[in-house]
Amino acid sequence: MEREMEMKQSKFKRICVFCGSSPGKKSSYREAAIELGRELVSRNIDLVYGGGSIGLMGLISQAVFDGGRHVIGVIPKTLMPREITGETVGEVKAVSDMHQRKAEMARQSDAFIALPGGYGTLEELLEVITWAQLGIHDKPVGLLNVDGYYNSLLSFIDKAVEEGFVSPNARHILVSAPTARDLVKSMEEYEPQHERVASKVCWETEESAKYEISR
Ligand SMILES: C/C(=C\CNc1ncnc2c1ncn2[C@@H]1O[C@H](COP(=O)(O)O)[C@@H](O)[C@H]1O)CO
Repeated sequence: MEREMEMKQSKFKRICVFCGSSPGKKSSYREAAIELGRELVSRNIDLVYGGGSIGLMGLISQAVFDGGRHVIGVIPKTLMPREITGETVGEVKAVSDMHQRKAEMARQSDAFIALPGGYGTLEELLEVITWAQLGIHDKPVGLLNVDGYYNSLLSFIDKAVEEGFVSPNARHILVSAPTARDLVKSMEEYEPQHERVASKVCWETEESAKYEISR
């Protein structure tokens, strides 16, 4: 019953998930990707992701696709060959480059979640946090801190606050939790607390996304 209430009340139609193109060494990372996929399905939320079937990207996209929800993979044309990204499930949106990919993923989504990953995942996560801080969007940003994978990143952000490089209000942009269910619940309750220093939305249309990103 409580579960049904949560499903009806979900305010997200589509969530963008950033995650490793590798599976990681621990089975808990792979399990978390599948669990997050199933959590989205149970809440009737569609997936936006980087396309392809490799690593955690493949596991979450397959879980959401198998659960009957829509999956949108946004892939730069250069990464489209199967030998690079594997077989993509669901809808594929081809874009011209990595910058357009991020703008398109952001434009398509109501919120963002990062699973464990490497440089690519970190870069995507930090960019949407930065955009939130600047007021380019006010969509929730969540970190699925599986087995404490992101503890050192969270400590670093706390240090950046202590040292005066991140405002305490901007610290609240990033919502983190150890399980998919708790994370999505916290993101549902998220209210922006930071001051917005800009008000431009850079992905209103595909044309404006191209324009803003290419400037
Ligand atoms: C390593 C190369 C290609 C691997 N294939 C990828 N296909 C699609 N998207 C990718 C790929 N590698 C990285 N990405 C993007 O970065 C994020 C994950 O990067 P990480 O470094 O593994 O964390 C992921 O969200 C994708 O957007 C080229 O030879």
